[in-house]
Amino acid sequence: MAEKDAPNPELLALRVQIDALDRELLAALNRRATLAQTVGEVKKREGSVAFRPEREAQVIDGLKAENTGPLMTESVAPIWREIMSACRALETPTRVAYLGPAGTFSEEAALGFFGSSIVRVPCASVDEVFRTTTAGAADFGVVPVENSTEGMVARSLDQFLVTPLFIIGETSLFVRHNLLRKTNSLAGISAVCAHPQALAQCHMWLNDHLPHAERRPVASNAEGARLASLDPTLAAVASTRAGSEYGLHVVSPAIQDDANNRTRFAIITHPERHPAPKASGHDCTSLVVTVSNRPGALHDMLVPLKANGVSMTKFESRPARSGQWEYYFYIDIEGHPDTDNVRHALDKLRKACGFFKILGTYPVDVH
Ligand SMILES: O=C(O)C(=O)C[C@]1(C(=O)O)C=C[C@@H](O)C=C1
Repeated sequence: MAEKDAPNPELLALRVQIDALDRELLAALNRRATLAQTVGEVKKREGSVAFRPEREAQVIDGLKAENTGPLMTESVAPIWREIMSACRALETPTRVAYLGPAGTFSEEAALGFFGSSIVRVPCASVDEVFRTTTAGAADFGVVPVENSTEGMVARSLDQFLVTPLFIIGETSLFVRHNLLRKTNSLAGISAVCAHPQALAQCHMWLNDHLPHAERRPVASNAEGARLASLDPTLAAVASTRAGSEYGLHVVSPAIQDDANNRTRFAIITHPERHPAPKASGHDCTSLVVTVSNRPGALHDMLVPLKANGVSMTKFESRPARSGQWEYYFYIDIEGHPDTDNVRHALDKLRKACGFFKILGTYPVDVH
């Protein structure tokens, strides 16, 4: 309150310094933006694309390594993502498709990865994100691929088998679900509307607190929030952002069964419109393969990785739906095929597998 009555001279003097620094920062950011515009012109002349995920990852990694504080190192990535997003927008608009409407975790993931200077293309389903990106109505798509509680997002992974799209980046989010409603009470809820994954991630809480309410799967959590805003007997499971978007109360916060619930999203694009990212120095390669149904086939498939010193960070299987007990194996390995050991391992692996598709090589998520 002291500030209102008589401004503290020490505070005023400090704010004068902050104002001066902000002006210096603004001038420096404009110099950076001018350089990015020139980079954009050079790229246009040579017919290459504006977005370079490997370069953005290197910029952020480099600054994090140099940060001496007191700015927290976790603050570096979000600040520079926004700066590079604004600079990129001066080169060309970035159209990004994701599962909408406004307020979904997919939208949060899209903004977290590309920054907010993008053209948002919200889609009604994950399939539509794939279709929109394949058709070229969006330059990139953001799709959930894995959740720490529920495992693989089968719907997304299946699409990689039937579309030409490939992965150029990844980002992950802490997913905190909240019970949202028009009134601030748990009484008289007839149904809880949310995406099936969110209902599954809150299964135990719903059993304990709303055992008699119907669980109604809808296309997205934000769509559930929209429905709950129209009918006071409905509740939604969604983010606080979706809650504010639709004017709902947070009746119970953080109701997900796993406190560390995380979702990993893939950033996808079309190979005819975007090249694969070059090596950033800290990369991941995702692939999907099948092996023949004979003893030792799985072991033989893994030998080239070990022999070339390549680490595997994910190995998951999914039925191939051929009726033959065949499986697709989704594998993530560390490294980029530009490096000899990864290239040799992949060449050998390709020969050992019936079906072999590289889903993408991209910089590991930096945050
Ligand atoms: O270095 C480039 O290629 C740029 O276009 C500049 C810049 C940046 O702002 O730093 C912007 C967009 C790219 O995705 C990468 C980096």
